[in-house]
Amino acid sequence: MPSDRAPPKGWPVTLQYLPACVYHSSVPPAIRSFIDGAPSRPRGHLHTTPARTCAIRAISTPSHPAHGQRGLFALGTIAARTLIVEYVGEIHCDARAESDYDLSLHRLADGTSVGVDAQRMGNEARFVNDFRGIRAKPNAEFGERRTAAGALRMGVWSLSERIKKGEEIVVSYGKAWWQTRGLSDARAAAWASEGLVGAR
Ligand SMILES: C[S@@+](CC[C@H](N)C(=O)[O-])C[C@H]1O[C@@H](n2cnc3c(N)ncnc32)[C@H](O)[C@@H]1O
Repeated sequence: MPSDRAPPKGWPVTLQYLPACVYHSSVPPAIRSFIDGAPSRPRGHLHTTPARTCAIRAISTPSHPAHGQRGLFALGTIAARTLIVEYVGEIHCDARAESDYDLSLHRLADGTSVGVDAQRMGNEARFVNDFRGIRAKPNAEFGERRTAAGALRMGVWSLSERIKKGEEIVVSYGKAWWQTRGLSDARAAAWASEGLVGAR
């Protein structure tokens, strides 16, 4: 059953909030079946998401590299190796090179890429920032899993240490993510000096 949860506090009015992933028309039926999981599996929990463990906050600290944007923060202590929030968005098979909110969900043997894009619609997970310039290292990562009902879904997971209440939840987008987006020279130099991104 789709969740009827209202958008969380801090959700921008200009974006569509999704409590669960939706399929874009670019996903063929056979790929939908693969993503949804085998029909023989119980499907009752297909759309359920964990209780809220994190909140969206506007970033008002001038020294924060995403100042003026939003970030994701722990509402309470989050245990190690725990699913913090499912990464909800449009599951698609078309190209989304312009999106900063698109994650690869699966690559099929024939080369077809299935992504989950939260640029136009999604949930709080779309606000997770990259650790660079915020913390010494990530405290979370993106990871896909099959839900209890067999559906393939992306999530934000804590790493080997617990996350304390109030901490910003940050992942690594990967060096390539930043390199393809053209860092400012100042940021590239600062990050290169810390070994975070190779100098361009
Ligand atoms: C997936 S969004 C993260 C949420 C974003 N802060 C927002 O409010 O929509 C990715 C964008 O966040 C910003 N961002 C994330 N991590 C950053 C970092 N470490 N330094 C600078 N900008 C960052 C960049 O503008 C990037 O394109």
